[in-house]
Amino acid sequence: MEQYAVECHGLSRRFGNRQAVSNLDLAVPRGSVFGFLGPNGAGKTTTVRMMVGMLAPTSGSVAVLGLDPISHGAEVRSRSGVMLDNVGLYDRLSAAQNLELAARIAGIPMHERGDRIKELLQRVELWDRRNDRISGFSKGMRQKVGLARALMANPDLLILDEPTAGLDPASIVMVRELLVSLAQGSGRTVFLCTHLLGEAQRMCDQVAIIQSGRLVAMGNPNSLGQAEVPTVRLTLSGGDPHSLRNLPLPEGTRLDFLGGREWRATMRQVDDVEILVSRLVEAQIGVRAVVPEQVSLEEEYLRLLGGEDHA
Ligand SMILES: Nc1ncnc2c1ncn2[C@@H]1O[C@H](COP(=O)(O)OP(=O)(O)OP(=O)(O)O)[C@@H](O)[C@H]1O
Repeated sequence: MEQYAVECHGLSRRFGNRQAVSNLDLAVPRGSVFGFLGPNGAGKTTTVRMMVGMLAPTSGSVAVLGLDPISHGAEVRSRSGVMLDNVGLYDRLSAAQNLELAARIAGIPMHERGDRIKELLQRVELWDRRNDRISGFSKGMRQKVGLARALMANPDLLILDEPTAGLDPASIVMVRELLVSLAQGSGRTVFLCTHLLGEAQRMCDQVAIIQSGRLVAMGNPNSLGQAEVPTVRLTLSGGDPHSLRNLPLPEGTRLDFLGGREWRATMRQVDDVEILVSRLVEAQIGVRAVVPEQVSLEEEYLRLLGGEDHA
């Protein structure tokens, strides 16, 4: 069995003069929750469309569950559950009828369909609305039915575009827990595009950030860039802590005053921490504590993208 659920090598797609995806290398481990992040127009949907065989690459390759999605489109689609931004449900049918249709397409035997539909609608907390038409559903409720439909065939890979868009906070928690539990221990992979960086940090094992079609970073969301951008929280004692700003600090050091005697220093490289501390000592500013700080995914994302996009 292949190690990666999705593997892209030099994947590129051009529309006229516009390079939507450029030389993208991605490796999405099986059994992981993988977040695909990037500002509007970064190339996320174009990549997903190539993953599901809706669009051919201009150059490079993509393998999904070890298969080429263009030449093995039917198999890729039968083993993947997909929910794109336009959820694509039939408005005039009820939630249960939409799922009945999906069950039929997925080849689920007739005698198993009722139980499967019930299980899925209960999971997304819409069982009591099963007979209502989708036309009367809110955006969040549609998202939930779309998610239930994507899960219908018990897919090896779930590809979801903004699965929590439009959901209320309690439903976001429900969907997050559902997705994490789906991946845990099952070998099933969840690939999700999202703008919600806090959500990505909570639920993803790995994230990739793209900008203008290019991969900017890939790794664990809790440690992405951590080694490259040391951030420390300083607790100072004695001297005038505000004279810190007048010291000859290593180039590129950013200081944020946090109140009291607390400062946050963000530096370009790990060695700069030592230089910072020795400058403080030379200036006779007491240093009570230097504690490495975790950089949030949002901070790292904004640093990498130069503050271009705010989630
Ligand atoms: N069918 C198309 N024809 C022409 N240009 C396209 C087409 N599809 C996408 N593009 C362009 O490719 C670029 C990437 O678009 P894409 O939809 O992949 O971005 P995205 O990361 O999914 O954005 P968003 O977060 O806003 O959904 C954009 O500049 C877009 O205008």
